[in-house]
Amino acid sequence: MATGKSVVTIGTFDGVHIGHRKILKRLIDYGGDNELTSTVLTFFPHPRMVLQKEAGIKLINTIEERKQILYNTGIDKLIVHPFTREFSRLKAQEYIEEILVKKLDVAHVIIGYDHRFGRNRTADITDLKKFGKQYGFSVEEISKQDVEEVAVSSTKIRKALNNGEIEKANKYLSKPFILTGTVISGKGLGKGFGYPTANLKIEESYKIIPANGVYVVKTNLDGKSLFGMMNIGTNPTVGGKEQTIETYFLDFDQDLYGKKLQIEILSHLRKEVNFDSTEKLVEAMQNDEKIARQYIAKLSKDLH
Ligand SMILES: Nc1ncnc2c1ncn2[C@@H]1O[C@H](COP(=O)(O)OP(=O)(O)OP(=O)(O)O)[C@@H](O)[C@H]1O
Ligand SMILES: Cc1cc2nc3c(=O)[nH]c(=O)nc-3n(C[C@H](O)[C@H](O)[C@H](O)CO)c2cc1C
Repeated sequence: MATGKSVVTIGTFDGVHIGHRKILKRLIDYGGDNELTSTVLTFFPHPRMVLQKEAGIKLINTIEERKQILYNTGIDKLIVHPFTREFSRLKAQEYIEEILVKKLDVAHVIIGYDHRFGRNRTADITDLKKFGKQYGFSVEEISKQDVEEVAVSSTKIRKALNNGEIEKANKYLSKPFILTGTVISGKGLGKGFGYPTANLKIEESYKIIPANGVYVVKTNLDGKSLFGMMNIGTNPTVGGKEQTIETYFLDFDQDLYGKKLQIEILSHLRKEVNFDSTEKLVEAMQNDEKIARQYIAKLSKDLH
């Protein structure tokens, strides 16, 4: 890396899926070849969180997760620009001049064919190219064909998660979907069933929670991998009402209260059921454990 000048791509990058990754690789390669700082310009909150609050859009990643995942791709620099009503009213030219030119000293922009920007999203890639001539940067377009070839979108991933289709979401993401939160205390019933569960509290109300159900999960605690089975649901069998996210970690026996965990969701086991007795619930959990262990054994076998 890299002089003061930059190669920039712009977008929400929610999920950082395989389509995004292709663009990010191109960005990093171009930066390396041309001694430019590879820079991602992203916005937060999501425009629809600001302009269509009532729609209640949910995101695949919290902003902290997005930062973490984007930096892990190997980009040099990330700018999270606040998306406010005021910002949404900025004229296209003001936006280009203030951010791309003055703030980022842009030499090259890599952008999808359908990218729109400026007040009411009136400017398009033709306008961007015109501004490029004026301010001295080049524009590289990712064609419709290149975008469609990948056949992935954040919307498709959100739908998969809402349907509990975690394997499908993970395939699109090329990495497991994650939940990040803090372990809080629950009703204190788990230990009695032989399955103590760590209850995860997620601060960000805009984060997508996958469909209620039982999942195989993995986390990292003090440098060690821990596998577990997670139930997302209302625990109807024990008369629960609120949705909880709780995980029994296999072969583990430590206090987790107050710990911050990032949990990868690997596989869907079954839907949450309203059993007519707690005995049946415990039997089902024992069966979940059996299947989860088989899944995990196969994972480590495939690795070796
Ligand atoms: N294998 C394990 N998996 C998850 N948590 C464990 C495990 N072993 C010990 N713990 C600890 O036990 C706590 C959970 O205990 P328990 O489920 O009885 O009570 P709780 O927090 O009130 O939750 P619940 O709502 O599930 O009843 C966890 O938060 C963690 O600190
Ligand atoms: C692997 C697993 C599967 C679970 N499945 C169900 C379920 O199908 N129905 C339900 O009411 N609760 C389910 N629970 C939640 C259970 O009711 C809860 O852990 C205890 O009541 C302790 O709070 C599940 C919990 C775990 C860890």
